[in-house]
Amino acid sequence: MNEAVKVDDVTQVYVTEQRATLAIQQMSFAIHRGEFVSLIGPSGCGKTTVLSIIAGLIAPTVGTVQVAGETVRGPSTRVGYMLQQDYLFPWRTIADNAAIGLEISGTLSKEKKEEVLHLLDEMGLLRFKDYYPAQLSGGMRQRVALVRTLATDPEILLLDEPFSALDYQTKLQLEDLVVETLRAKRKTALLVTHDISEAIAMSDRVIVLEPNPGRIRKQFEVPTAIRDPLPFVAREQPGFNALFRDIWQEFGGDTDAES
Ligand SMILES: Nc1ncnc2c1ncn2[C@@H]1O[C@H](COP(=O)(O)OP(=O)(O)OP(=O)(O)O)[C@@H](O)[C@H]1O
Repeated sequence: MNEAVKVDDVTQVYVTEQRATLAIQQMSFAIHRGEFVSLIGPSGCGKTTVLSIIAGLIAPTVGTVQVAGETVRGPSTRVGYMLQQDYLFPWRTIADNAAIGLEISGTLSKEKKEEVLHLLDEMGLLRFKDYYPAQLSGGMRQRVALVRTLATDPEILLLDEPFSALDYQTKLQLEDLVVETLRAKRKTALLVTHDISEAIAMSDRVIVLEPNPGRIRKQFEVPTAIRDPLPFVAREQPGFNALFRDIWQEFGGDTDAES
């Protein structure tokens, strides 16, 4: 079984007292094990909804989602979620924040605590383990959030605009760190972003969604020559700008614009 995620004919309708909103319409796609896929599309096209359904936070109105061959029926430790905001608890130390997923799932053993410290070390954060979140920069806090997500050893990571609140330099550094770490650990990832350049630089495949309701407009395989290096260098590869323009065009962008 080579598919880590299978989204099968999913439709999502949100019903409130005022209106019913068709957020996603008949969406199907699969993500292979170890693949890094990005979802991009205009605001409100259902990107977060797709992630919430895969995470088991909401049940789709129609259709099914499978993670590692099993139908998703609710949240599970198979799926890790990383968001734009780090949501670290201000009263817990960095080490305790990083271990909270393990604590909640009742699996925080001595060995797991050691693994969390090892992960913090890999992210260059070990010497800050006894600090509190307010003492760290935004980029460092997002690295803690990444450790927290990886600590439960999920099979797939859902990344919902995890770099969009960071300054540009920190964002570029974190993109490299995330890709390097996920490749080394052979994780599967689905990234939601508004940034075409980020999507190409980090991914094996980019899925472009249509606005209102969300449907798949087009998928782009990122050529090996672009995706082999880490994201920062990927942006310098021949073919990067051409792919950027192709995707930009799908958004109805002006292809004479500078990329
Ligand atoms: N809980 C909800 N109740 C009602 N409508 C919702 C709810 N969540 C999302 N929607 C609607 O569903 C549609 C898709 O929303 P969603 O947040 O998935 O889009 P998005 O592509 O992630 O947007 P953005 O890029 O702005 O984050 C939007 O029209 C939104 O208003």
